[in-house]
Amino acid sequence: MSERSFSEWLREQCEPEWTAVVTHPFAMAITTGSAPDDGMRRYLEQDFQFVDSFTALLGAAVASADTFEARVPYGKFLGQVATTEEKTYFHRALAALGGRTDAPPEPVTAAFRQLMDEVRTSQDYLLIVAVLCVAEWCYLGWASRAGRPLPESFVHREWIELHEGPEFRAWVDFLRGELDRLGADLDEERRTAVLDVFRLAVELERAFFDQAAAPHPSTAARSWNER
Ligand SMILES: Cc1ncc(CN)c(N)n1
Repeated sequence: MSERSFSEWLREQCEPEWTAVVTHPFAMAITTGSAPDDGMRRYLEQDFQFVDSFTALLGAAVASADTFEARVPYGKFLGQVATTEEKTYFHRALAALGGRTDAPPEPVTAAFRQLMDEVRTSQDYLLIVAVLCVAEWCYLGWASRAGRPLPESFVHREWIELHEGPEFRAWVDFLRGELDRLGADLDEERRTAVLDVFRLAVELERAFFDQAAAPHPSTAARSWNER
């Protein structure tokens, strides 16, 4: 694995998929404010379903972390962002777009929820961090590509603001740091297990944006549901 950090190694193993996520046309359209209302509505309706399992996963990280120092940032993020800012954003944005908070999950959403629910119930802290890290790091990746000024529409602008800036960057650095700390002494089998989860999460992120851009299940999402 040479001198690269474990998190960097994981990310590199997932190219070109990773770059496809952080430069995805739908994400880039959010950064310029050109993602159409219909696409944003569809995307946020599905993401609201995603965020429910994601929030549960943050709770599992509090419970399964191996140090007190690690539990604290998860608890802080849960209280300050996931259950407050992000939640009110969803309600306001979906109201503005005529969307609903109870949309039936698309296949990719169901597959993502299944992955999060599996690692949550496993209580395997390293696998939990792997999924959280993909979700937050790749969102930082696309959101930090936004030019200035940010889009006028709050639906686009606030979604970008929630996923970039010094605090979000520090949160991603913390998640990467946890992977690096725990990944330092892994044997081959365990490293592969983490990579499998990391890679699946990256593939799902891509399919999630694909679904928002074109409202029918991608081939990839279909095959995950048949796993
Ligand atoms: C699908 C997905 N992935 C990641 C994030 C970032 N929290 C999100 N809101 N939605």
